[in-house]
Amino acid sequence: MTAEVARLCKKSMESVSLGTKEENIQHGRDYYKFLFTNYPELRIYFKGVEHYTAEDVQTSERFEKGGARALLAAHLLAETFENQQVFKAYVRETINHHRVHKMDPALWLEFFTVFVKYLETKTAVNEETKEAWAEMGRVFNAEAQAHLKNLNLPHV
Ligand code: HEM
Repeated sequence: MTAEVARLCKKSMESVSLGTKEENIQHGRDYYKFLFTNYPELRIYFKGVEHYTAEDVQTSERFEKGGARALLAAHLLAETFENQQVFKAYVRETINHHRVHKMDPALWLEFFTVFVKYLETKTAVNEETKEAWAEMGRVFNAEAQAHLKNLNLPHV
């Protein structure tokens, strides 16, 4: 089960490969362009650039770097899922990094729907693969909410 979820998620991540070529960097920019266009309500968390349009994201160095980091993070989720100890530690680390952004805790689960929709702009994502990402999201979210609770922070 865990291995199958990892396999499907990793396979779908092949459409957004990492690297130094222009096409790799564009995948990262495209993630934030997708987010800012389709989920404008999430822009409030990006301080100083809340008003950015997709065109602004395209030419922004902040989002060029941020996009690469965000995609690397998504790859790491898929790559570590088979080792639950590492995966869950990485979830907690991600929560720690985001603490400063004071995000609505419901977003941790929602992220996985958003991310699959982004992937669908790059490749065909079948139902089985969508379910794999949903399952990863449930494991991520359970660990995230437990960690937020431990930190006495808002959780759902
Ligand atoms: C809807 C859910 C999420 C929101 C609203 C969100 C929001 C943010 C914000 C506001 C930043 C700072 C970027 C900047 O101001 O330029 C950021 C950075 C980052 N996010 Fe997220 N994030 C979400 C989910 C995730 C998830 C699930 C991961 C991991 C898989 C992740 C990984 C990162 C990384 C690696 C960075 C850059 C470095 C860092 O601050 O750790 N994010 N995110």
